[in-house]
Amino acid sequence: MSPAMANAMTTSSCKPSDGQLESQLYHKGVKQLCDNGITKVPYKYILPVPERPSSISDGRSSAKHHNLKLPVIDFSELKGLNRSQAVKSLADACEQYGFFQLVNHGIPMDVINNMIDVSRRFFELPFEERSKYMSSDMRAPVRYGTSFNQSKDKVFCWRDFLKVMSNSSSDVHWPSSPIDFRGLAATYAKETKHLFLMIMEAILEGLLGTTEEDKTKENEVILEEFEDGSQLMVVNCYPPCPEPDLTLGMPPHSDYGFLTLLLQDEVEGLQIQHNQKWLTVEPIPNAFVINVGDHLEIFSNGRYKSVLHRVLVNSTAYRVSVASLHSLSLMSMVKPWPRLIDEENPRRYKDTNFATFLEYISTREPKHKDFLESRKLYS
Ligand SMILES: O=C(O)CCC(=O)C(=O)O
Ligand SMILES: [Fe+2]
Repeated sequence: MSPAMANAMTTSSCKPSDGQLESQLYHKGVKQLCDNGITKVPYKYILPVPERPSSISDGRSSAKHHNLKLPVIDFSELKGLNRSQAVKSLADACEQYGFFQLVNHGIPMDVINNMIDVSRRFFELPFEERSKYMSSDMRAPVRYGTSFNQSKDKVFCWRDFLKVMSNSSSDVHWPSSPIDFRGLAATYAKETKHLFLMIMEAILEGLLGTTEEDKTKENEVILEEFEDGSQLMVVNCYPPCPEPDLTLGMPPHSDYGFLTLLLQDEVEGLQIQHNQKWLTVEPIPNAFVINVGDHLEIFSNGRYKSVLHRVLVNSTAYRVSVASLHSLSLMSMVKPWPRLIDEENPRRYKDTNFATFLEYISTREPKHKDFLESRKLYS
């Protein structure tokens, strides 16, 4: 399709006429739209006014330019004499924000830079190469796609993605190009998994304690389960958008796992909802943004809450991020941990597993924290 045609059919003010042709174009993703030279946001991506980035009409005041200094956890302190203080800071960050930045995490800088670099190069591949991995099967071990849930989204969002699922029981299916993707991403995945295990160990220490021997054993049993757990790597690409106030890179959502380790490049865009306000997370070079997911909310019986976040786009810069979502193995049940349930804190959530989650999101348009809400025993 010529750039002129792409533009002609995509004015932001009127509804398109040729639905089928357009739909084919949108399903190829926003990178492809941009390569076609689009200068206006197509109708398909235009959010209703209350859901737009600068809207205040949903009662939550928006603070597009209001940056948030998230708690910063220094990972090296978890290894030293100050461990108990660092564990406490981590527990406070999880309880008060559900999000924190992690510095001095020990993953070599070249592993991180290579992952961002090869991710950018993946999205620069010709569409035919990227589209080899397109699939509507949510269980596909490697999946290329666009928007949030492209088979269900009424309004599309300005994001293309590559998702790679690894489960200890199966081989990981990395894309075969760029030629160095497999090696660089496998190293990155191994390093982030190791980091996740160490953070989770400290989080369990904060939640369940360590002083009595049986509690320590309990933590070890849980950690062993995490070693065989699932890891989903999501590589996100947000091309520059001609009218960034009309759409979002990702709509408000929470992540399904225990923790997400997010690597963002230097371009800001991630916002979290804190005290009813949308606040932009300032990128810190070489840091991870880490957030509590739905499974940790369930496991902690609601002490730690998964947090709504969304992504803004902008008109000038490409943004790439790599999210690594960690949980138990796909068949395991996640449930409120028995020792965190008592008379004062009765069980708040139903048991859940990955299959329930997939079933839920494949039957409706996923929004906000709807899945988690569906697991609550009472509100
Ligand atoms: O790109 C980002 O900053 C956030 C990505 C995200 O929320 C996700 O992949 O779940
Ligand atoms: Fe997310």
